[in-house]
Amino acid sequence: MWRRVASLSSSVSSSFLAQTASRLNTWESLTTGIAQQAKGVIAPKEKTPFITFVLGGPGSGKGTQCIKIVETFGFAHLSAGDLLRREIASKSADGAMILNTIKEGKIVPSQVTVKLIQKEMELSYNHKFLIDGFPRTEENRVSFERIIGVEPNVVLFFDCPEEEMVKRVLNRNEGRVDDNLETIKKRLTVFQALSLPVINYYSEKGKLYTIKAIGTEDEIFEQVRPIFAAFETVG
Ligand SMILES: Nc1ncnc2c1ncn2[C@@H]1O[C@H](COP(=O)(O)OP(=O)(O)OP(=O)(O)O)[C@@H](O)[C@H]1O
Ligand SMILES: Nc1ccn([C@H]2C[C@H](O)[C@@H](COP(=O)(O)O)O2)c(=O)n1
Ligand SMILES: [Mg+2]
Repeated sequence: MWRRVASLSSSVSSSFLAQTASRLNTWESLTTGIAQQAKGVIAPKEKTPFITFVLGGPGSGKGTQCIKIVETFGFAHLSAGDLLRREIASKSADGAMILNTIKEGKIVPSQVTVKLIQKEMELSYNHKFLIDGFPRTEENRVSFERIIGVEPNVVLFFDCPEEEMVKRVLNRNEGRVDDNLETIKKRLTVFQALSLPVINYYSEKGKLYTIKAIGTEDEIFEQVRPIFAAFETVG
């Protein structure tokens, strides 16, 4: 795990081991890595996290490209939207509030989202994270820096025309409560007002990589690939 390997002990339950094993990405297999770490045989792997924020409007293709980045470069994919939808499904204390916020196309309070991301990072054996759909606001950004205490190495921005985003979202067909014209319009307004300032912030910091998010999924990935390939070469 990125931070909490040391807390694993031989008394760790098998269901916890199974859950943790399913999170293993690039490092070790279930039978060797987890079991040996649980027994304290292998020292925890301490690596500086490599963090990529993945930004872009609704339907710009963030999730689609994250899958390809994971396959090619071995990142752990943390989608803020997926984590929030999981909270709704689990009927947690914040579930109803999150559902209403998402239906309205608004942004969930940062503390809630950052805590969910933090938990996933701590549970991961990977040190390379793709944080998809986050930060959506300046408040998100500041909250992440305050709670997690790190800044991103890379910020990807999938720049897509609005009419293409609307078309993709309306065709998505995944049963999402926010995939309807009324909510999409609100999400686009929120994106312009609250998310673009974050994108500009990272542009000024020299961390922003803008991808022209039109064309086929493979064509778009060919713009993404060299960004991560360059970091792999550096080490
Ligand atoms: N290059 C592309 N051309 C056409 N359709 C695409 C392309 N990339 C993704 N799609 C489709 O568009 C829809 C939206 O893509 P995706 O879910 O990746 O967007 P997103 O940026 O993650 O959106 P959201 O912010 O709403 O989660 C999906 O149905 C996906 O299959
Ligand atoms: N940082 C975030 C990310 C997402 N949400 C909420 C609001 C979004 O409309 C919704 C869906 O996210 P997506 O799957 O499109 O990335 O989740 C948020 O409040 N804060
Ligand atoms: Mg998505």
